[in-house]
Amino acid sequence: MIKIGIVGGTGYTGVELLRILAEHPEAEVVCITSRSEVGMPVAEMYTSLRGHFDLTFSEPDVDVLAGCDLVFFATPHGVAMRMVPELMKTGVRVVDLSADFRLKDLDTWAKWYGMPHESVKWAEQAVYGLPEVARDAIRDARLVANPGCYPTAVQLGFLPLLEEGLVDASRLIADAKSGASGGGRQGKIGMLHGEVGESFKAYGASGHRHLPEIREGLQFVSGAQVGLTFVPHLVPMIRGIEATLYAELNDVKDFDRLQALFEDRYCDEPFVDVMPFGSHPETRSVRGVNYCRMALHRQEDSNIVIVSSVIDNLVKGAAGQAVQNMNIMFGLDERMGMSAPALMP
Ligand SMILES: NC(=O)C1=CN([C@@H]2O[C@H](COP(=O)(O)OP(=O)(O)OC[C@H]3O[C@@H](n4cnc5c(N)ncnc54)[C@H](OP(=O)(O)O)[C@@H]3O)[C@@H](O)[C@H]2O)C=CC1
Ligand SMILES: CC(=O)N[C@@H](CCC(=O)OP(=O)(O)O)C(=O)O
Repeated sequence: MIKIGIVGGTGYTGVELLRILAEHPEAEVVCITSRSEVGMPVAEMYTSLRGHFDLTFSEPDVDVLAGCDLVFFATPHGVAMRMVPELMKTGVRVVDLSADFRLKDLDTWAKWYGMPHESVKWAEQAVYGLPEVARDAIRDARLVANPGCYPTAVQLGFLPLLEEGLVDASRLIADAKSGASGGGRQGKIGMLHGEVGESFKAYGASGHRHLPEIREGLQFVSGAQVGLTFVPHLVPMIRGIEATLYAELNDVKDFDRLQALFEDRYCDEPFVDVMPFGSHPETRSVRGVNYCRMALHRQEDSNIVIVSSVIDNLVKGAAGQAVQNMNIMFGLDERMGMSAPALMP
C-alpha cells in the first residue's frame, strides 16, 4: 500500500482527495492535516466519509509527513513552496495541487502570486503534471505540479490543434465558466450563496493568474509564442467548468480532418472523451469523475474552430488529476480508484 499524507485536508480539494482515495485499492491515507481542526475526526467533520476513515486532523509537521510515500498539498498558494524543500530531504514524493510549482518563469510567478518564489531549485525540477502531455516525465518525478482547473480544460481542448500547427497560435480565445467550489472553502463574501445564486458574471477579464499558466503550457506543446485571451466566469453551480475555445484555422480545408485528428490524439487517453462533431458536452456529465469531455463545432463555412471542453474542477481540475498522477508515479493503472461514471441527473 502507498502511504499517503494530505496537507490541507479540510478544504474542498482535500476532501475530494479523501473521497477518491477511500475506494483506491493501493492507497492508505495515514496523515491528514489542518491547523484549525487538530484532533477532530475526519468523519465527524465530513459525515460523507463515516465508515471510510478512522483518522483525525493533525498539525502539518514535516517529521510526521516524512513517514509517507507520497504527500498531496491541497493548500493555498505559498504553503507548499515553503514546506517542500525540507520534505524532499526525507525522500517523500509530492503532488502539489496549488500553483506553487506550475510556472518555470519565476518572475512571472512572483508577479501573479504577489510574493517572491522561495524554492527555486524545486520549481526547476517540478514536472507540470498534465498526463496527456507529460506522462513519461511524471512517472519518474519526485515533485509533480498538478495543473490548475481552468488550465486543464483549456489546454486539453487546444492541444491537438497546436501540436499539429493547424491554427493561428497568436489569436486564441478561451471563454471559461466555473462553479463556485473553484474558489475553495474559506469564507469569501463573493462566494456566498446570496452573491453567486441567480447571477452570472465575468471576472479577471483584464488578467487572471491562470493566463500565464495556460500560455506556458500551450507554448511548450506548440513550440511557438501563444497569444491568448482568457476570460473566466462564475456561474451559479457548485462543481464544473465549461470552456468554449476559439481558434482560427490556417487552412480552412483542414476542417475535414479535425474530428479524426482529435479522436486519434486522445484514443489512448483514459480520461479524455471526444464526443461526436457538433455535440454539446455538459458539466453534469463529468460531475464527480476524472473526465475531460469535449466536442468540436463549426458555424457555416467559417474558418474558426470552436471546441467545448468540460471538466469537474475538483476532479480532473484538481484531486482526480492528482490521483491520476500518483497512479502514474507508482506504476499503477491510471484509472485505479476512478472508474465509476458520473452522477446523473
Ligand atoms: N477548488 C478548486 O476547484 C481547485 C483548487 N486548486 C488549488 O488547490 C489548493 C486547495 O484548494 P481548496 O481545497 O479549494 O482550498 P480550501 O481553501 O478549500 O482549503 C485549503 C486547505 O489548506 C489548509 N491551509 C490553509 N493555510 C495553510 C497553511 N498556511 N499551512 C497548512 N495548511 C493550510 C486549510 O486548513 P487549515 O487552515 O485548517 O490548516 C484547508 O484545509 C489551492 O491552491 C487551490 O488554488 C486547484 C484546482 C482546483
Ligand atoms: C471560481 C474560482 O474562484 N476559481 C478560482 C480558480 C480555481 C483555483 O483554485 O485555482 P488554481 O487552479 O490556480 O489552484 C479563481 O478564479 O481563482
